[in-house]
Amino acid sequence: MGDGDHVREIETVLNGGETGRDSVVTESWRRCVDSYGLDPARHEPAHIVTEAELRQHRERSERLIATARSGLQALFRQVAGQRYVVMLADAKGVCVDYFGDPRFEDDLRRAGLYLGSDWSEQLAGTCAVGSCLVAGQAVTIHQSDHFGLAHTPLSCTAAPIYDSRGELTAVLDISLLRSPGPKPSQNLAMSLVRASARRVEMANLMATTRRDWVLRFSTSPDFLEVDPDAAVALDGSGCIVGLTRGASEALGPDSPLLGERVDTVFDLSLDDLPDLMRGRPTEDRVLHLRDGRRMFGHAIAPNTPRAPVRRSAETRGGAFAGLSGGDPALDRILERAERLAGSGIPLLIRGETGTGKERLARAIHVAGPASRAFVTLRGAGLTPARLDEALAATTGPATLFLRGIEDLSDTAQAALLTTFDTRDDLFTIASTRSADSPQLRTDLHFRLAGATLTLPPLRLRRDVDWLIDRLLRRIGTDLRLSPAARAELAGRAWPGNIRELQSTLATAVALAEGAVIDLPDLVETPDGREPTPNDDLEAMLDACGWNMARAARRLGVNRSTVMRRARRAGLSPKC
Ligand SMILES: Nc1ncnc2c1ncn2[C@@H]1O[C@H](COP(=O)(O)OP(=O)(O)OP(=O)(O)O)[C@@H](O)[C@H]1O
Repeated sequence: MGDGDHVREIETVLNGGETGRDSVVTESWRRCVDSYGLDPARHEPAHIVTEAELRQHRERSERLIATARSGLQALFRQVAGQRYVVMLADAKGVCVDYFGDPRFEDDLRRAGLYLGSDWSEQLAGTCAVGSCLVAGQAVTIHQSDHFGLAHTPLSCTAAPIYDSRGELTAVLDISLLRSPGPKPSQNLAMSLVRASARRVEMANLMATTRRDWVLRFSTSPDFLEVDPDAAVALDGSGCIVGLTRGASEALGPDSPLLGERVDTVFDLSLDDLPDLMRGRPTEDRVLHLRDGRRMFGHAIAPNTPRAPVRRSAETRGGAFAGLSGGDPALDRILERAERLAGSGIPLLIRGETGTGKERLARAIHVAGPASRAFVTLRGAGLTPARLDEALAATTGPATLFLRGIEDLSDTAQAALLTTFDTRDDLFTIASTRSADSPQLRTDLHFRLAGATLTLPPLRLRRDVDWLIDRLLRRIGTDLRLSPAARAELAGRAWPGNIRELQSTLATAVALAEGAVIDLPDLVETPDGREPTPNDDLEAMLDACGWNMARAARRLGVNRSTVMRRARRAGLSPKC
């Protein structure tokens, strides 16, 4: 169809004419003109949000992205051979996760089939993501179904993802840059995308209602346990507290099921649920609906309540023991790390050299699911061959610790992306010394940085004394530090952080002549540290308990300079 024909057809529809298009398409065309004032003849390029905006969109969808990831990956594996791209868009229409063939990346980016593209109908006109968000149902927007001429080569199929409260929260889309002519060529795409959205909703319901009963059900006993049609979550009094879209469609398209008691829909009570658990043949687990229908049920008991995260440094045990001596900023980071450890969300650990990034990565690994291998790879010098070799050595699930991702070459970045597309059993933890976002390809950056943990430098920590004692114990010495030596260590700037403190102590132990380590045993390390920026000053003063002399030593300036800077910045101790 030529450009002129496309525009003329839209005019015909707007004038009330019938052209054989699906109603979901023609209604969207009308909205494009009447509500959004769009012009079909204008070649609008793809709308891509800025990197900062994309980060915000992804942060808001962090949990969903993590839950949906393996479903997206499985879908991509099914369709990658036919050159489909898989996208997850948030409720605003912005693509927050993406799987595509890196070989066609430039074309995909230009077409907007990429991370950060904004497919809301108001901006992009009739398109699968935008129209799915408005219609609340699965749609295929094939070639000239698109409103804007720029998008008419594409064929896109999208299905909505509803959260457990029944709100439309995201859209799963698979798209082709170029496709065969007839629209029915996309029927298979439609069933794949619908099935994947259903599985993502199911995984999301399971993840958000761990302390409730979940009753999954299907019209047939086949695949009931592995791929049920729908599910509801039930609280301790038998009320429905969560559901998948399939459940509202099957049980009460016209009634709000949330808050209803389960016995208003099914002929059963909470006491009957144990009979529907795994162990009985699926064909015997019949559910009778109040309206006379029959289905097959699979009940999943609540998980025991999660153990509360231990907050105090004294009581933190397990994998995270020994990482903090009560530094409040570090404790907050460790609490987050404990929560994220089993989530499967890719983690980025940021911090200056020697702040303990690898140590934290190992703790997170140990706190995660058992029987995963731990594979460390350095970003510097990583080659595709080295990556393959390291991963070939692991047969099952593994934690991949990528150390220093700021040093990854372009080829290593491409190889990692390919690996992530083919292996969904890798949990990644990456580390970087760079204070800003490391300069990586955007798609890789988002694959690696699902959540970021930033370790404080030693000069800003308030538990330096604790760390000194811990390191001395690890060196295995009975020597003690003189008060002067301790004060000197507590006051240094430590550009090499814990690693430098460790080696200073080891040298001091070797040099000490008596039972006490004193000032002459503490060798000076060259201070290659950048001057501390002013905004660090308050944190530094807090870390030094507002002892001006100590802060001055850590900053490498004299005491009066610290006092002057603090006065100029209006800083005073918090009581
Ligand atoms: N809590 C701790 N207790 C004792 N030793 C520690 C602690 N944290 C880190 N270390 C030691 O400090 C050194 C540096 O730690 P690590 O290698 O984890 O730092 P890093 O931030 O990954 O460093 P880099 O960025 O230079 O690779 C190691 O020898 C480690 O054993």
